[in-house]
Amino acid sequence: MEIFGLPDIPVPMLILILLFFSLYIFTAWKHSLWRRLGYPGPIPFPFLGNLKDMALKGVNKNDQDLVPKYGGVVGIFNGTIPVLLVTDPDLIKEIFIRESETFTNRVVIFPADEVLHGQISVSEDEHWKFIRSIMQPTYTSGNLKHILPTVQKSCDDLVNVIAQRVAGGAVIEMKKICGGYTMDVICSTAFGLNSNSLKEPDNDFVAYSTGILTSNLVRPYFIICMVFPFLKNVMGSLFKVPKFGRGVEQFFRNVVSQIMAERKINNNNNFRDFIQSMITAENVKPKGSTIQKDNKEEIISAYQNRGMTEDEIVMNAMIFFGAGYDLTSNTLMFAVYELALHPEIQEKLFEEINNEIGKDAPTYESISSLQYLDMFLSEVLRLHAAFHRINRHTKNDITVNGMFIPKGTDVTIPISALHRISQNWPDPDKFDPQRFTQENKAKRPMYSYLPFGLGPRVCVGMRLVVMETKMALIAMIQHFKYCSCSKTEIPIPLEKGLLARPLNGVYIRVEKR
Ligand code: HEM
Repeated sequence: MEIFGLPDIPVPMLILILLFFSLYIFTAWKHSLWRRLGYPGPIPFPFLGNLKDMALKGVNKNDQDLVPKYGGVVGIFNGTIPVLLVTDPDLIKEIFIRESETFTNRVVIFPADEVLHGQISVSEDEHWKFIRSIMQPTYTSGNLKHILPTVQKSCDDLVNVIAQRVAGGAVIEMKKICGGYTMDVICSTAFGLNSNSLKEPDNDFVAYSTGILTSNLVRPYFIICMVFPFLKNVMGSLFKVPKFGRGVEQFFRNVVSQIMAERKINNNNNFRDFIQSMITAENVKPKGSTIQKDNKEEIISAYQNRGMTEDEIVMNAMIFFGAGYDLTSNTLMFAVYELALHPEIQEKLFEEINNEIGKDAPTYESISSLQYLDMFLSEVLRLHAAFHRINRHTKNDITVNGMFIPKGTDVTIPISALHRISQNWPDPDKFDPQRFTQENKAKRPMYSYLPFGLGPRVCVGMRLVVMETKMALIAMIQHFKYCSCSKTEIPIPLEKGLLARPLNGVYIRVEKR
């Protein structure tokens, strides 16, 4: 075909060129949204939006550059999905708390099938409320007191394993040690299982749990879903991309059904853990999983009558395994890293522990009396928050504090940037537990520190994490000293994805006290 006297262009080629230009114009129009609304932000790259910077710099570095440059609300694009990075405390409160009925759900960029929709972090609206109501009571203070001796048993194992490695002043890669501990804790406290991961750090529990939490957004499949969200469902049907790493789902299906079968055979109702709550809420007579009702209360009560399905139980058990192992061990690793880099802080912690509890195991009450330990862990979670970002999907057009937020916007709190805003955190990259004295905390606005998120979707495991990390640190500081060595990387390089994970592990020299 000849156009305007140009050489012949084959028809298929012409169609491709037209398609490309149509898509270009479509994405360029999408990318003009924040400019049209007057929200500041970097210029988006054709098609990819601002994904390129995120991929090159990493999510945390990208956000830490954008927030000081553009302020409390920054308009960017993940592909063509409009994203508002919000660090303004008043807006955070309005969106994540007061207007949580509009901002109930997370943004799910990939095609999630019905099974994955049963997982609390992906589930939506009344379905999420139902699942949350069952998982929420897992870590009440009564339950935490009940599991404390079990956690202490893992602390004793932790000390023994380190002691074996330390003879002769060892340099230890901390992920295996910290991961072994957190895996043992989550298995014993949530599932009544002995995973023995401290002693066998390469066992199946550890290997498969590593593949549960997705961190890297910049993968071709995700990028197509973000650039052309309308293709999400088509992509889901065309490519059966596994929800998790190879074999991961099947492994946990087997584990969960085995534990549940054993508990049912033994008819033992004395357990008060996560898996027992699931058994109690289980749908024993399948009544179909789709709930169709108009009224919100009716929908919730229909879910309650239906109970938890097998898929829901497995998916939510996997969140416990994944977060319990991975996120918590990263936090403990970063804590040991900061101990090694700050000998004076380490000695202050030792003195506090020695004065309050000596060489004994802590009680629930004595853990709370260790104020400097609390300040130390808070500072670890500020500088090394497990998630660099948390988000909510905007269900419908809404105006919040005079700001128009269109339906479909991904409202994101860039946690790593929020935790480094210099007005609230002077000299933000410095590790300084003094930021968390009562006096200093009172000087900062609420919602300037959110390691566990906020509002109705705040982290379910928060209280367990704080207790088990403090207990591990108490045991580790009571018995050993931690120092940096030639293999300790300063500053520590991180993976570029959504989770704060050290890129090359954490190597620390450990000595007996
Ligand atoms: C250092 C460890 C951990 C950190 C820093 C952490 C942090 C977070 C954050 C920031 C969120 C998102 C909250 C929001 O969107 O507002 C979250 C959600 C969640 N966390 Fe954690 N978490 C940790 C460990 C755990 C553990 C051990 C468990 C379970 C035993 C757990 C269970 C959950 C669940 C179920 C959700 C989803 C809640 C919902 O959607 O309703 N987390 N966590």
